[in-house]
Amino acid sequence: MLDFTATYTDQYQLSMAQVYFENGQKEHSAVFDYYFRKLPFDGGYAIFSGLEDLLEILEELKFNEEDLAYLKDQNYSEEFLDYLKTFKFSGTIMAAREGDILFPNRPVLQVEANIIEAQLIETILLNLLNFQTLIATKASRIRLVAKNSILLEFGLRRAHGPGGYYASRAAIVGGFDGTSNVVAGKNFDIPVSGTMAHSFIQSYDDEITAFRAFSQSRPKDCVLLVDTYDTLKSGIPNAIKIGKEMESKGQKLMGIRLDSGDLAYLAQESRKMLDKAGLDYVKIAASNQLDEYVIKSLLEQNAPIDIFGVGTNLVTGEPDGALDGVYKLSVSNGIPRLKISESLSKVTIPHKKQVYRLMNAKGELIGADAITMRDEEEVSRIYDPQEILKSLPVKNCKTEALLHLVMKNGKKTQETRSLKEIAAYSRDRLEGLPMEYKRFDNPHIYKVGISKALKKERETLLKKYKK
Ligand SMILES: Nc1ncnc2c1ncn2[C@@H]1O[C@H](COP(=O)(O)OP(=O)(O)OP(=O)(O)O)[C@@H](O)[C@H]1O
Ligand SMILES: O=P(O)(O)OC[C@H]1O[C@H](OP(=O)(O)OP(=O)(O)O)[C@H](O)[C@@H]1O
Ligand SMILES: O=C(O)c1cccnc1
Repeated sequence: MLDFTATYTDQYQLSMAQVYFENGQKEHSAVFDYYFRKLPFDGGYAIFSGLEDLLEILEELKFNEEDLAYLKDQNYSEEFLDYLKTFKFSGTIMAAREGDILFPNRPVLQVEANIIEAQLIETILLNLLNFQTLIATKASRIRLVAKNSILLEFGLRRAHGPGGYYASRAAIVGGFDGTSNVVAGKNFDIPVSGTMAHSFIQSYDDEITAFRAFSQSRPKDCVLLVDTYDTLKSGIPNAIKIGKEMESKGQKLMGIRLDSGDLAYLAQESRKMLDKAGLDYVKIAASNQLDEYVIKSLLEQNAPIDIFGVGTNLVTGEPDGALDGVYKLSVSNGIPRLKISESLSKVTIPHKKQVYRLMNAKGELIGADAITMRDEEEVSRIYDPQEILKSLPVKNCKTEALLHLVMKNGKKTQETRSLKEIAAYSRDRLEGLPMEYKRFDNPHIYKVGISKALKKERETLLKKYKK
């Protein structure tokens, strides 16, 4: 875990908190919803990631002495600073399971806490969940096209600063097999692997000497980078020589890596040469600005690539800079609240809520989630929250509640799930989603509807606030 303290927030959270404090509102309760409005990558789903990190950080979140000294210089009142000395998040959180498939405009998580605590954690919550969810979603798109190929995340050097740390974790949630990022590997128990850089080859007088030195030092995980000078005339012939030398010592060359040129052509030619030399077990790895579209194209060209190393386009969430997740107040001190907007899509949904996934009698997804009041027993029809004339009967559907209690009084209520478990869960959930929601071009739009009771509540509040 990186070292976070409660100043990992925006200044306005502290200003508002001081006002609440001074006005005797520090025990006022609040409910906030976390959700996003637009799916990234013009895709049909998103993958929830970052929850375990958030919960672990919230359990420990406090202002340390340095924070308090700094805030003292920022003109916060003595009384408020005294309060911050013992600040601790003691709220309750209901959330989707990490790794689950998500859709826009439905709560992914709900925070119930006193207004100051709920407000002070907004920024860190959005910061962690928006980023990891974006990257896990990108990773899962890459996994979808890569099928059973090995996927390695290579992005730390091109990531947005230390964000690369969490990008490596999110890549695993989305279906990657490993990372080159050593600290993420150590802290999140992710398999770490890697090959070699061009500089390594360049630093020797010739390619074969570089290959030989590496193979002698790292015989168990030797993947030779073959494109520094000429892939087919030098790199592959030299790799074959090293492969044979290793065989004579009872060792096996693990692989070669292609990092430039026409990857499909070079992989095909390399495969032929390796096979002809009896090195059919040597794997072919490829890298160089890969993304889901390039990998799809390479596999359609029957490129015999076993391992894809993906960096920049994955860890920066290219071409989407961010997930637009927001944190909106839905109940204040017991009173349901609404945020009005010209556009109905931005009008919030009041009340404590639950979200249900809807399935047919066989347990297959029908392509809709229902948002209800938290304690509603049964839903017979759901209504489009934006186009109020659209509705869907769901009376006979099976339901699965999606928001679970994950934190109570500031303490996690469940054992930390390993990254492996989260990734396996995510894979299962995605498998259950029909292909039409997963295709890249014009995916089917998954429906999200509100119950009749919630619709009525929202309309009543809309009328009240419009007055
Ligand atoms: N057969 C292929 N089909 C589709 N895309 C490919 C294929 N081969 C390579 N690519 C992709 O095309 C892009 C090629 O970019 P670019 O021309 O900069 O590559 P390069 O070979 O590294 O160039 P340079 O030799 O200047 O380093 C990369 O994103 C690469 O992954
Ligand atoms: O293209 P990406 O998806 O971001 O994958 C990571 C890239 O980073 C490395 O290149 P770099 O030029 O930084 O170092 P190198 O000299 O070791 O190739 C590697 O060879 C990949 O090309
Ligand atoms: O191990 C590798 O081949 C590697 C690691 C980081 C970036 N590019 C390549």
